[in-house]
Amino acid sequence: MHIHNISTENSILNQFIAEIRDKNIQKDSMRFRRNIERIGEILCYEMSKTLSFKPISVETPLGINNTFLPETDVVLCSILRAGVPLHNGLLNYFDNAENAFISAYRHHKQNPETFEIVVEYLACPSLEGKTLILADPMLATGQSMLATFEALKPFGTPKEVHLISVIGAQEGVDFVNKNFDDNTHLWIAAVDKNLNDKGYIIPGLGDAGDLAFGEKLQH
Ligand SMILES: O=P(O)(O)OC[C@H]1O[C@H](OP(=O)(O)OP(=O)(O)O)[C@H](O)[C@@H]1O
Ligand SMILES: O=c1cc[nH]c(=O)[nH]1
Ligand SMILES: [Mg+2]
Repeated sequence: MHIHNISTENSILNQFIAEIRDKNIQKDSMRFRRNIERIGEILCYEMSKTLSFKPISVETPLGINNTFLPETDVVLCSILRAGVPLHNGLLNYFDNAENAFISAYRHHKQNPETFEIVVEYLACPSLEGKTLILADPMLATGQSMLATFEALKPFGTPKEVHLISVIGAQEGVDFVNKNFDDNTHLWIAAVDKNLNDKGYIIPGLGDAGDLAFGEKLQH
């Protein structure tokens, strides 16, 4: 796997990451969602540099400009719920992309420290020969990313696969590195060292879905 940790170089991205982590700024859920969206824009801009491009000509009012545009069809797939604001950021740049949505949630059994990933909802176009971007802001154990990717397999074989995430735990990065093909790319804005015994990233930011959309009842 090709791992691209974008925050190894200082940039304005640091400010957006600091704000989504800050427990006081998090109280403003609109700012939280907007920052996730902005981070999505930065990550997909970086990712776009690896796409294949084809030459095109643009006619201006005064002449011809020769340039290059991406030549692959892009499918954006986000993992509900927390993936929604990240999806909006990706779609702000890949405005002609097709879109897929998939749900994944942690189902806690009797023991609150053990859970399984449940995939229930899936809406997806054909992925055959296309560029698949699978997005989820949190890469904790990496199990949601793998479970959703497995669920997408009946929709065809993508030409290339890019995982996009905002904050990961080193354990989750290692897990996807081990379980995805070598030619898969991971684009991530920050990698934290630890995962606690409930599967939360430390220091991370807390529960991204709850911060974006409010607390949910366990069922
Ligand atoms: O890498 P993993 O260990 O699988 O954990 C990451 C998953 O946990 C979060 O979703 P959550 O289950 O909290 O659902 P939500 O988006 O509805 O809040 C997050 O958005 C990922 O989907
Ligand atoms: O730290 C974590 C782990 C999973 N999901 C989150 O929202 N946060
Ligand atoms: Mg989720």
